[in-house]
Amino acid sequence: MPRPKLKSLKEGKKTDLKKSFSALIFIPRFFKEIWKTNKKLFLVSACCRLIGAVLPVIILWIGKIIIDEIILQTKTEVSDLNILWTYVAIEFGLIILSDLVSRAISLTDGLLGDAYSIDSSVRIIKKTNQINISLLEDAEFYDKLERARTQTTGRVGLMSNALGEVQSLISILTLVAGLIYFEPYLIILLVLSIIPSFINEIWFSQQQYSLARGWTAERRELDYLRFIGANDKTAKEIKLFGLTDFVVDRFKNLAQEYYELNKKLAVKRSALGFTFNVLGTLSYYGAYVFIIYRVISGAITLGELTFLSGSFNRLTKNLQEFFSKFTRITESALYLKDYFDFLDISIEPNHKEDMPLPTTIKEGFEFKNVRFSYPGSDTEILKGISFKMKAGEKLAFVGQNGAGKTTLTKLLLRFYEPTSGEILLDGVNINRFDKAAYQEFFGVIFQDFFKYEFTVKENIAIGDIDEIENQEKIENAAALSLADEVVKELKYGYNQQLGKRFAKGQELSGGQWQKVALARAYMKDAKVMILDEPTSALDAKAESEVFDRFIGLTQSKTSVIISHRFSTVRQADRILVLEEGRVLEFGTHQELMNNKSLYAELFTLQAEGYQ
Ligand SMILES: Nc1ncnc2c1ncn2[C@@H]1O[C@H](COP(=O)(O)OP(=O)(O)OP(=O)(O)O)[C@@H](O)[C@H]1O
Repeated sequence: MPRPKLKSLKEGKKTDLKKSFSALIFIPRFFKEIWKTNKKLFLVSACCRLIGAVLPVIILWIGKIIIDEIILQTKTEVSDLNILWTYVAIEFGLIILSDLVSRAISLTDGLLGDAYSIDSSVRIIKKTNQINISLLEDAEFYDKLERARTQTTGRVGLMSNALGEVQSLISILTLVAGLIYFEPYLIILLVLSIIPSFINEIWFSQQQYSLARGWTAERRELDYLRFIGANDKTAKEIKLFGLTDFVVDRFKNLAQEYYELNKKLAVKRSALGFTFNVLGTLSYYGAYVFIIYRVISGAITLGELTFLSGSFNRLTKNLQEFFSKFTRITESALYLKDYFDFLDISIEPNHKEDMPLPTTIKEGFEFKNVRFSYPGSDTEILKGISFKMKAGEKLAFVGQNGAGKTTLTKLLLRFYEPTSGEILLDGVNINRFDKAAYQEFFGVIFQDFFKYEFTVKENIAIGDIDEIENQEKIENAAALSLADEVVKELKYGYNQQLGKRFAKGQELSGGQWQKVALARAYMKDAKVMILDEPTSALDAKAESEVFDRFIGLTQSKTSVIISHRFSTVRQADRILVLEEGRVLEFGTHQELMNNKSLYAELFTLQAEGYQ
């Protein structure tokens, strides 16, 4: 369905003002996290900011004293310049200190920011790992994860802005105290000069955020188009199918719409910003005229004039900065909400009870009338599946694309729970075991296994990462999956970097990758092995060799193999034929051949193809 065009910002999703302010409640928790990241650095930063906050008013004050002293000296006949030079030396010292403090602030901000960025990324990775697979496949949740992950730099900026805001506030308070002390009326002019630009800032950043947020989906599409338009994985197809113009047009049309809306907003913001700044300058000169008048009438000294005009000027700038930073903070705080929402996702306890797992499987697994629909979907994928998988038995799942074979293994692995029915291990519902311990039972290679752009050694060790230094074990696993033949061809052997992303990386063919991935399954002495189309990319010779080894190695092991190749499937002890989420046939190869149903038909069809 084509996306309806957004004609104006008003039609986009808006985030109301209240929502942005309410996001500020996350700031204290945010600071707690930063505090925990590095207490010492945080304290140093806070002290520096405190000094940095009071220095401006002190420097202005010293300036006032110096001018008053100069005037005094010009009026007295016997001049004593010692005091004057002392004040100048103090001012010099303060200016140096001010520079030192501001450098210390950027240094601590940088270091603290880096440390916090590492900590929060680790938190996100760990949390993602605790979350149920079913949730990870949910689009709304995935958005949240994306925002939490990609906003790391935003959070570092927020930290610096929020700390700076506290510093500005203290600075403003000290300057205001100075103004009130000498000329309280100036405060009225100050407020008048600042209110318009404050409203301007708040309103526009609100609009900016609404635009960015309302366009999340489109921006994701833009990223995707940018990705498929310019990367090594799609380049072949894009060139061959002549897709460049198609991708470029699609990108340009979408980007142009966003650009226009953004432009409108930016132009308006600049124009109004300029007008409000003129108002600010006007009120500054109003204050200036007022102070000059007060000096001429003898109410205040020339030194006080410099102090007051300096303070007023600084205050308007500080206040403008304070408000614009404030809006930036409310904006980033909304992203902070996404981050904390993600961290706060409640993790269902990974086990319902703490039944001890059997040390050896005695009877085996039993599926009892298992029905299943994926979360958020009404389509029933498994429609009452019942079968037994005996201990030590090798089962093959067969069926057409989409029949539900992989889904069945996902339930067995407890990535999802059946909608109804149950799965038993030695007569006990698998939900009653500790989930992590239960999953340790399995050695699995998925159809869509991940090609980690690590070294070969690391890619294999992923099957049992604690054994990453056990070269012998890694080489054994490689020999069993025929990955050793792949390694022999590689320049750096087991230390060869795989993939093209990093320097000296070597890309592998589909079948070579499969052999490497298959070695992962041999890394641990799993009680149950699940191989989901492990040999689909292998040539016929390699496939039969791999499978022979698998059979040999898993003599006494309960295992499931999913394959579309009947030469592989026929070697299983029993074969479960699935059709549209139902068990169509179940038995040995011979029994199914005698059945003369779907299995026999498909087997014969494939066998004829090989003749
Ligand atoms: N995460 C998911 N959310 C919703 N539906 C899904 C999900 N994963 C798979 N499905 C649907 O479940 C059905 C069964 O998929 P499954 O992967 O189990 O099939 P399969 O028999 O392994 O197929 P193949 O031989 O193509 O690998 C398909 O219709 C698929 O569209």
